[in-house]
Amino acid sequence: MGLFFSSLYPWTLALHVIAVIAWMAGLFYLPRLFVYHAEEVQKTPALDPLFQTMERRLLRAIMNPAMIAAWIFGLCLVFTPGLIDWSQIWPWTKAAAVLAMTWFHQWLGARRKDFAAGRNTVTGRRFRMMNELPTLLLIVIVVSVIVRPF
Ligand code: HEM
Repeated sequence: MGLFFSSLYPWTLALHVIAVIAWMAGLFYLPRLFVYHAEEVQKTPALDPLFQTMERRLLRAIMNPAMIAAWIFGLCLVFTPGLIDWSQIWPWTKAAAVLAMTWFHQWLGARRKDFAAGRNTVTGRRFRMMNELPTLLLIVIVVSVIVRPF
């Protein structure tokens, strides 16, 4: 099994990075859409269905498949022999940040359902603040996995 994952390593890593880029693009864009959805629809209610369609398609067509692919290829890398030394700290900081990123994805999914049901209570300002979270997590993940300072 280990030999199998080792032989696939360059492809697994490439597919992991591609999936992560697509996932991150959605994690940055969807909260931005929510900011405008929360603020602009109060002034122009006719925009509501357009925002709902954009949010649903972004989540279903791009973000959900990209997150699943990032997890599948990331776990293949975890099972590739010799890549991770669990006695170091960086795999744990990366794992914690990835779990937080996955929680953020689920949080956005729940907010999309709220918008679709017409019961959103989160303000544009709060969405702007939440928009910083994926940036912070991205920095923790990339520094953990590439600089490996710990
Ligand atoms: C979804 C769950 C994830 C798992 C299980 C996972 C696991 C892994 C593993 C085991 C590696 C190989 C490390 C090595 O080359 O020694 C890796 C590489 C990498 N991961 Fe992830 N990862 C996940 C999500 C992410 C996310 C969300 C990001 C970025 C935001 C990310 C960015 C990277 C990068 C940039 C590399 C390449 C590092 C290099 O080759 O130098 N990963 N990942």
